[in-house]
Amino acid sequence: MSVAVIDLQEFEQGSAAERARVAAQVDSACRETGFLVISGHGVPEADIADIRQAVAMFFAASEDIKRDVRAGPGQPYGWLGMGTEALAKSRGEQTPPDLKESFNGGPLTRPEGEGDPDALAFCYAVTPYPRVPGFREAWQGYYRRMERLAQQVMALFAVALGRDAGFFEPYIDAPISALRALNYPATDRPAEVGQQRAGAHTDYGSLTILLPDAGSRGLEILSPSGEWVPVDAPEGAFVINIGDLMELWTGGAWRSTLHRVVVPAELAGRQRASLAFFHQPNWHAEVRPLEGDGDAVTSGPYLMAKFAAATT
Ligand SMILES: O=C(O)CCC(=O)C(=O)O
Ligand SMILES: [Fe+2]
Repeated sequence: MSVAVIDLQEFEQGSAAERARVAAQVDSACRETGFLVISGHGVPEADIADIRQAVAMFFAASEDIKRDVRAGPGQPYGWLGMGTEALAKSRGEQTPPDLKESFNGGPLTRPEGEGDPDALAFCYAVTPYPRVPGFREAWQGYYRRMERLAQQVMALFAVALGRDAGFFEPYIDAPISALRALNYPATDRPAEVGQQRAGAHTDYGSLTILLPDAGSRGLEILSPSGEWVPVDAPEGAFVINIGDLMELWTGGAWRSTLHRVVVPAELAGRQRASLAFFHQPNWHAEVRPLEGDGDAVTSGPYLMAKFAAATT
């Protein structure tokens, strides 16, 4: 399925008419599929090459190097090995674990005065960086780029929703986003019944910025007509999807779409690698529908509960 391609540069530098056109494109993509592709994003190719290389070196490293940075029980950052997560469980579905390993990192700074014990123990936990030359620099450089890009896309979302570009700022000025490097190794063993590379789930936060390796296949979304359809990731562009909190903000008008990563026999022998940046509003942000009534969800505790459900 081809999802709408949005040119961020056109939105940021275009005439009023061009801005309005891009915003309308975003609005319809978010209503229909909840997925879009962003070009004109300005993220330098060198930064992308650096993190891809660092992450590939980590996943190819010895068990020792990985175990050094293993995430402790209930902890979100560091290495989560094979068998530790089943994304479908975040929705209450019992499935075998996803066929993947990941390295995960959190915010690079902590807001002064943050005293919430869950926030400190969970999303502001220290990210343990592996003993891989250049890893930390590449990771943090890419994280900063993604944080900035997510802010730009949130401004575009605000305009697409008929608000001022700065509308979301108070909710996302101390974001608790996570960067995850995902490695789905090639295998010659058949998957168990109900087992995927990533089980069907929705993302939890405001938006996700995906960068699958060139040629990686297997990502599927549930189309409005109820069929699973593959999503292609064009070279040089990011795939963006909205998460549960953005759906909530729009009172359900925009869709936090169910998606998964499948591993049919013809793909099993091919590794998939992907970088996923999960933009998440401030720990304390209270998200409720912009119009009408509706209960509020607090960003941090919501994320923590979803993570816990998927990793136990
Ligand atoms: O492998 C990917 O590109 C996406 C995985 C995914 O949807 C997720 O981890 O939330
Ligand atoms: Fe996802």
